[in-house]
Amino acid sequence: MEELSENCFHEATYLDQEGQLRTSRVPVVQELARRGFKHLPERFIRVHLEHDYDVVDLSLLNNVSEVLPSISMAKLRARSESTDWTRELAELASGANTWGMLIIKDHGVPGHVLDGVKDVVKEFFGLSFEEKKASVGSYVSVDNMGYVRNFVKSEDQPLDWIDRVTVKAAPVGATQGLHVWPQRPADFRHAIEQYVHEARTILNDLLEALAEALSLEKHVFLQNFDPKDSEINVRVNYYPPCPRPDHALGLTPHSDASALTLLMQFDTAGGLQVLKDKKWVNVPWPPEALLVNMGDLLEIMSNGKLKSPWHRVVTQMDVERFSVALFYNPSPRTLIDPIRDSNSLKDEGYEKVVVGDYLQHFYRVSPTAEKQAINFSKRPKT
Ligand SMILES: O=C(O)CCC(=O)C(=O)O
Ligand SMILES: [Fe+2]
Repeated sequence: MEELSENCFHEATYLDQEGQLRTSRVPVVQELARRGFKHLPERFIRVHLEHDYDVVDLSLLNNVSEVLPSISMAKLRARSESTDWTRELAELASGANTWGMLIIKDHGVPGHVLDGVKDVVKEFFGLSFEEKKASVGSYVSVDNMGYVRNFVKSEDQPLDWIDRVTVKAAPVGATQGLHVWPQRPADFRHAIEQYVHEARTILNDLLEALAEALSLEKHVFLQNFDPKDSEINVRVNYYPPCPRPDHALGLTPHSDASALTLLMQFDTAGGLQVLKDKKWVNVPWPPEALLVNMGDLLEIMSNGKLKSPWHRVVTQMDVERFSVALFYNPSPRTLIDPIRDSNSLKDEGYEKVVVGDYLQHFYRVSPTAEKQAINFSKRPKT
């Protein structure tokens, strides 16, 4: 077994509990996996994993009447076929509330666009660590952009078994003059931008449909997304094979801070789990489908009628996995005014919040053991 060379680390800078600026050297997971480490380095070990909630496959449960809802984008868009449309809308409303996560079929993204993303992502992660570092810089916004570490807040925090590269794909011009798009492969930016273009249409259509599904005016959510300054961050996640899937996670449990997240995965289906009724449910993800998550910002906009799911990613021993998460947000300056429903007895008590303030708060407190960042925009209970 080889040692990890001196420079195969990411540097993570953070403020510790006392407000001191600290730097942590975080091993690059892909490099650990490449060297065939048979033991999980200590910083990745989670001792509590086996004491966590049970894990279930929906297919193994015969007493579960609900399944993860599956939406046909084609039927949702073809409003004229009214029975199908009404059925999709009903599925959308209940799914977005009870699961917060929806399978998106018939999404209409051309195969060559999806293949283009897969090709550039694989080519990027096929480069050596030094080549990757040279190909793309990093910069700090509220989230970490570039080819850098996931969030690190202390030396004791268990690390995720993941490598990732994140780019701000919209608004256009946001990254002008910054070295934040990978230069290799040369068509990385083009391939991602083609996908972002398709994704935006899907997400805008969903925002309208979600409003209609809740019997609201169809622009109530979409009106927060100015086409010129709403934001799209694209995070490419690479989960290398892991020597001890029983003691490590690919991604720590979290909800997404975004309004909506569109997910694609390739090569393998397993890994993503969503917490439902105190059980981790393996997400049954059909090969050609995309997935959409409600994010915290949409939960706030909808005053809790749509729920952001608590989810995580597990690792596998001999299998590598890629996913692309596309986070769709209003501009940071947008003031979110949660819907008020005078007929509803169920008011979750969300208050107005500025998007940028929420994101700052989310990243300051994350990671948390449970879903709690969102309380930032809730009225204190009396
Ligand atoms: O890899 C996945 O399927 C999920 C990724 C995810 O939850 C995230 O990037 O926020
Ligand atoms: Fe997520």
